[in-house]
Amino acid sequence: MSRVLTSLLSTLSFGRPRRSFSLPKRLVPSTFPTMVRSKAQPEQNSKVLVFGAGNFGSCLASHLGDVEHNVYMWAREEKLVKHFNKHKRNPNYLTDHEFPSTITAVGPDMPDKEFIDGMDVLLFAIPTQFLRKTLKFLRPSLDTDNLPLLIFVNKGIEVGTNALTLEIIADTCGPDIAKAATFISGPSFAKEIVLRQPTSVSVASFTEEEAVKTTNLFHQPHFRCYTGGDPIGLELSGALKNVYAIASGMSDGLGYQNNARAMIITRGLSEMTVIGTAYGASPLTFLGLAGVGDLFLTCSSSNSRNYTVGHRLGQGEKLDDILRTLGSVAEGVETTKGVRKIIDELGVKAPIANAVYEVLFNGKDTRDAVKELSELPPSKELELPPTTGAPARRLLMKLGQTEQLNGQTLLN
Ligand SMILES: NC(=O)c1ccc[n+]([C@@H]2O[C@H](COP(=O)([O-])OP(=O)(O)OC[C@H]3O[C@@H](n4cnc5c(N)ncnc54)[C@H](O)[C@@H]3O)[C@@H](O)[C@H]2O)c1
Ligand SMILES: O=P(O)(O)OC[C@H](O)CO
Repeated sequence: MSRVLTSLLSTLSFGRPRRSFSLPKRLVPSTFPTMVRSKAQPEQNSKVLVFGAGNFGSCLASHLGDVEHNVYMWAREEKLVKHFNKHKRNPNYLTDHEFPSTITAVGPDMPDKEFIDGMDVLLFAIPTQFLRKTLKFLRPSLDTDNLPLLIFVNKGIEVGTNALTLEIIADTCGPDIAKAATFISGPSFAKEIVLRQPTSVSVASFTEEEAVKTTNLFHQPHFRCYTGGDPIGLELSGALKNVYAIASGMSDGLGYQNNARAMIITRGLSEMTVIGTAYGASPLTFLGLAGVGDLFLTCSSSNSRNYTVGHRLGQGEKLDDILRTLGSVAEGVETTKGVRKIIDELGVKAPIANAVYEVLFNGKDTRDAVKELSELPPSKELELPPTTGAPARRLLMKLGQTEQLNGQTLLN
């Protein structure tokens, strides 16, 4: 799309973004007085380093560069770095978009400690499966007395460990840094955000002050942020919705129509809520932007890579061929492995997620998977399991949050 059309669209919707958008200070609590805090209130002219120059990393770099933060975007590809700095365009992703001049691409070497020390914000927009390696490398450069605001936007579960990002951060950087980390999730296609189309996301952290800082950094009339305190539920929402987006795409690809898609969205929400509750998250989190909001978006749009994987499977393509030609990550594929393990460990019923696993990794025919699902006996529409919360309990122990283990509800 041309630059002229892009700016016309943005004027039609919300005009120029505001340079800073602070929330009232009374929203800033001091929940955990001994916890690590990031160093600054990153409202104006912050130095932001974005890891990942794919669709979402570039899009968020553009969003922040638009309001004149000094944005650095790390890419693994030397060619991309050179091309970006010369033309202010990403040659591989969002190729029609002209980026603000406030963004500089860096890489392919990882930034050194001196560079990291100078940053107010580190924003991680790389797929979940590569996060552990990146954080391990970065850990020696992170100083808890001079900590940048840490923001994570990936939506997945790590293969092998079944870990959420919170746990990956705790393993690699320690519990204090994990508790200060912030997570953004919600219905947010990169290609719409760069057009300044109205978008809303959830922002969660165990340290509310950090979530509020993240909200202040990102919030714009066209990009509304809603703050919450259940990062585990938010992360599970983002990871799980990708699995149901694959199921929805599969159903559409097989030729089933609107009733079937609505069934998958609604039964998917029910499964997500059951899994999340048994895991130890708040069931209410799944009713938010990161849950039903993103589920609805990705289950009903061919702009979703996860939906596209499902759709192509439904039309008879092989998974390997789809992944080889997709050109971008569909987190739901690898995440389905972790989801299957979590479902088994929790002993909950999640037949749609199980069917997606069987099609992706056990060679089950998509039509057979649908037939088996449709032949299941009737059941109650929603039966929430008791909040045993074993996985969340283990994670909270790792974070040293033992004071939260005595309550009936682990997370709020
Ligand atoms: N695209 C969206 O609209 C969107 C929206 C919200 C969240 N997300 C999430 O953001 C994350 C990134 O998605 P994306 O859309 O930018 O994906 P993408 O496929 O467009 O880009 C992936 C990026 O990760 C980098 N990468 C690949 N392998 C790597 C490795 N081994 N180490 C470090 N970096 C590596 C790639 O170079 C690229 O910059 C995913 O978890 C996705 O679910 C995406
Ligand atoms: O393209 P998908 O399926 O990875 O979806 C992108 C985002 O998660 C939408 O919120």
